[in-house]
Amino acid sequence: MSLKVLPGTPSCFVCGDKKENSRSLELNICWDEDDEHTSISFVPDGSWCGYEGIVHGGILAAILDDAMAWAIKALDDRTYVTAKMNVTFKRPVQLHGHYSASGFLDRKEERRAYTSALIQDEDGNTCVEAKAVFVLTKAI
Ligand SMILES: CCCCCCCCCCCC(=O)SCCNC(=O)CCNC(=O)[C@H](O)C(C)(C)COP(=O)(O)OP(=O)(O)OC[C@H]1O[C@@H](n2cnc3c(N)ncnc32)[C@H](O)[C@@H]1OP(=O)(O)O
Repeated sequence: MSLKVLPGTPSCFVCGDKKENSRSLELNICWDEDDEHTSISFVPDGSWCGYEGIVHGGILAAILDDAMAWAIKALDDRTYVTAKMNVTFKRPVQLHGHYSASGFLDRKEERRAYTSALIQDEDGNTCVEAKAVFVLTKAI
């Protein structure tokens, strides 16, 4: 497995840095060059939770959104935005656990990019799954 760290976007809530965005989760987005998917490792702290000890689903959706956006970006340098995302929460993601998110570009059709993503715990159990449609912007 050959992993390279992607540059991130300094202002991003997920992959930015706290100098540009004080609320950023500051996660590194890695790209697996062999299997062509993103990989984001994380250990949630208490500020990520909704119910005590359980990570907020909106935070998990944001991580999956980035995992998929960067999977597109790694293969196509143009700008795509999330148009539709479907998220399935299968197991709770726990405070202080060790997790990994992976994002995949499944296919492209005209301006649309179809993607998928998942979050797994350190035993390989799938906790969250997502599917999304991104659309190539006319201009940003
Ligand atoms: C620096 C590096 C950082 C790179 C990494 C960045 C990391 C950050 C990741 C964050 C990603 C986000 O959260 S982005 C932020 C959240 N998303 C947004 O704000 C997007 C808001 N929505 C929009 O701006 C717009 O609705 C668009 C652009 C999605 C579509 O508008 P449009 O450009 O007028 O296009 P339109 O003609 O309507 O549609 C074009 C084609 O897409 C299809 N399409 C449109 N919407 C949908 C939809 N919801 N689901 C399915 N398909 C759709 C249409 O059927 C059509 O297909 P056909 O007729 O061509 O077949």
